[in-house]
Amino acid sequence: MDGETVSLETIINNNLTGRDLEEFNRIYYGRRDHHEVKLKDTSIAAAKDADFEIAAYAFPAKKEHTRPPRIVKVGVIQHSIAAPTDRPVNEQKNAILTKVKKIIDVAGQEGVNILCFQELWNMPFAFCTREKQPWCEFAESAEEGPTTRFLRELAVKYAMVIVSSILERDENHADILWNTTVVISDTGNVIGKHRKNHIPRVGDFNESNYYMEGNTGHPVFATRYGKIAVNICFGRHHVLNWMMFGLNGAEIVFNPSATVAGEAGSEYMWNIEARNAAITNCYFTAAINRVGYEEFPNEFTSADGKPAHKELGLFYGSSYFCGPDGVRCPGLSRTKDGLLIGVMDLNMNRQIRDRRCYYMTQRLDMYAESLRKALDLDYKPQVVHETEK
Ligand SMILES: NC(=O)NCCC(=O)O
Repeated sequence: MDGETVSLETIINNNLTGRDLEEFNRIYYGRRDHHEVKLKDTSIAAAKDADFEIAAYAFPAKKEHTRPPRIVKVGVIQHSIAAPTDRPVNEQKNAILTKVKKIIDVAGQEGVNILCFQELWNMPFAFCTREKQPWCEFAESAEEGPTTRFLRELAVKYAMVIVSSILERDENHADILWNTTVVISDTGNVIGKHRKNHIPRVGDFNESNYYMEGNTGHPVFATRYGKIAVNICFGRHHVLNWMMFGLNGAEIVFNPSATVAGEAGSEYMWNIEARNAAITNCYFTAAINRVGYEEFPNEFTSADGKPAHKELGLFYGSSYFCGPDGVRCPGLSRTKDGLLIGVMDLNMNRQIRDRRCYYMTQRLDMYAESLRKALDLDYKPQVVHETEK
């Protein structure tokens, strides 16, 4: 990936200094400095050794009289695939698990409480090809599959909740596939799973050839460290999807994604959507995207008259956290594997709700009524025309 822009932050830091940089940070990120958290020397050394980026930032809340702080260490991992896509399925999957295990170990040693991966982290994002073989063979049981079993052990070892997005094969329902995120408790049990609600039909994102829209609603998982939810990739364009997780009490919403720099993936929206969701719903968000180019054995077309090609484009990483106050941290690189840690005081959610009153001023009754009307077959949009005098 020589020649690719490393990150927005690199551009800023290479070009701004002193007061200009502080002012940029204040206006763009929401605070003058990034509240960097010191990492262990061993973590920095391990990251260098395994060639991944590591960074940590704090999101403190105000001290309260009646509640102690609720500090949670949240980690997200972004990464590229680890073997060529023409290798046998299990070889590709194991190569990813082996590579990512080194990052999970560092997260564990840093005391991360909740760890989330990118969308379908244990496989290439092969849905652009529209081929069923061998890609459907990456699917596994959410509860008992090899990836979940691998993670259950690590969850117990590090007392860590793990949020793992996989291609699910539902053996109890005629073997059908789903885009599913599994939430594994620090006890090693599967707390539950959520299936992707919004399936893209844009550019090379041909996922609708493989699985349907999810049937699990908007679950919030009550973990030992806080209430969490998962808005899977394309769901980040759907504000009501974000809203429902908030109404169900989520304190942190993860957005595991696989998205590229071109028109279909819309990199310029990336920095806005999970951030806006954090602001309007007064919860923490974590946006996680894969990195690298993934070349497939056979050419495919995008049905746009352009030449057939073998890759989707650059998965641009840039994973980041945003707090309910709208303050975000710098993103990870666009091109490199990475571990991002956020030290979050979950008390901030209620503090921001009290201050900004977005929930109190919400007009759910009005919207429910309007939505009900909009669904009627004989719906007339509420458009007011000028009348002739
Ligand atoms: N994986 C996925 O849903 N990608 C869709 C493209 C995007 O909107 O980011």
